[in-house]
Amino acid sequence: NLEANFEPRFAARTKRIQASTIREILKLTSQPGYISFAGGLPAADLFPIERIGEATQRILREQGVQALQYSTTEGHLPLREWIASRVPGATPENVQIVSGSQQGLDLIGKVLIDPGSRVLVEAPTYLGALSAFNPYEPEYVSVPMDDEGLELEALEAALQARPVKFMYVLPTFQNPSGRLMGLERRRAIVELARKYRTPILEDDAYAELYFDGKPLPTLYALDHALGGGNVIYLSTTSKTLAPGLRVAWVVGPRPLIQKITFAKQGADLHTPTLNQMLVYELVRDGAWYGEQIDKIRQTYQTRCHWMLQALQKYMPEDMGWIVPKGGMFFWLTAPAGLDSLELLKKAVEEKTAFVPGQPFFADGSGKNTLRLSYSSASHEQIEDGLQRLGRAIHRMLGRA
Ligand SMILES: Cc1ncc(COP(=O)(O)O)c(CN[C@@H](CCCC(=O)O)C(=O)O)c1O
Repeated sequence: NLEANFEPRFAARTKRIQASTIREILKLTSQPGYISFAGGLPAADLFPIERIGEATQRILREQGVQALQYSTTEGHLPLREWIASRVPGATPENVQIVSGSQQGLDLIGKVLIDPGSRVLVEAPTYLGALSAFNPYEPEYVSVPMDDEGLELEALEAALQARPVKFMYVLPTFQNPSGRLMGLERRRAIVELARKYRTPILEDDAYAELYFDGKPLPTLYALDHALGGGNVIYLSTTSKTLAPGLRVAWVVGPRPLIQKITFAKQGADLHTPTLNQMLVYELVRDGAWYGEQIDKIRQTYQTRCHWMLQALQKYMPEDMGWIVPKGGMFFWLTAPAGLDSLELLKKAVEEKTAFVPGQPFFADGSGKNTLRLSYSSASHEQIEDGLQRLGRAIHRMLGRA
């Protein structure tokens, strides 16, 4: 048959379309007996299944035809109004609903990136963004972070050197490092971006998942206070409702949002209508939604504490980590020379898994880093899984 006829026909960009490390590991470790810390999977035990069932029934009963028919690409207006009401200075015309923020990343890449465009990213950064941007053939500029986030001197030097198309920044519980950018650093980055007229793409997937204290202003809000127009804001219901619904949004300046809408027309016409109406039914009840998010925060704080205890118990003393103040991940730095890809093989032999750090670095560094997610693991799974990981590391380091 003619299957072999495709490979030679792949478009030039197709060689940059590679598997997502997270997705590949998820497939591997979904077999029984594995304890995986790889995917940033929201706690399934907190999915509001009952409430989703009731709301879906109600929608189908009262607005069935609208829910099942094609709908506008921009997205369900009441949902866009709800989103706009929570973003300073935004109207529904600044809001585009997308099928997961992952699609937002892809559409923004499609609209903004030419082959060779310089895209500035944190080191490490979210590997899903690199996967989304790669087919558009950017040239990445990787900027190091200190405890809080992007280092200002390195950032300014990069912006001064040559024009950057946009910078991709995760200020709140950064994936994968867990970092939380403080208010002063946020202000400084927003001001630098405006000075060099370089738009910021702010990915705020973990905005609501702070353990204590309260949320810091978004880069979008800080930019708005200085006149606005320089930040594209991405957020999602994947971590507060259910990732399988694939409902997220992009908020940004009208000229860009219009182009993203047109690009989405060519991608998937619109995000599933029923899912958008369902998300609106769930979030419009502020009391319930606030309680749902509180439950998630408390659960993740507890699971984070369990993982910290297990790390202290089972990791070699020269293994380092950042204790997150929110979000879903621990970011580990192993002794220099330890290759976390090699370690993953040993870990899988022990029936546990994590995401090796290198795919999170656009510059190919980070061999000795690894990301562990605690969000969907029970106490015993964390205890047992970290013990297995400890065994794998000690075998690798040739220690007893
Ligand atoms: C910073 C950041 N931006 C976008 C996404 C994608 O979220 P959506 O569900 O597409 O809204 C995510 C979700 N990342 C998770 C989930 C990936 C799930 C998977 O590939 O199976 C992870 O890092 O494990 C994210 O962390």
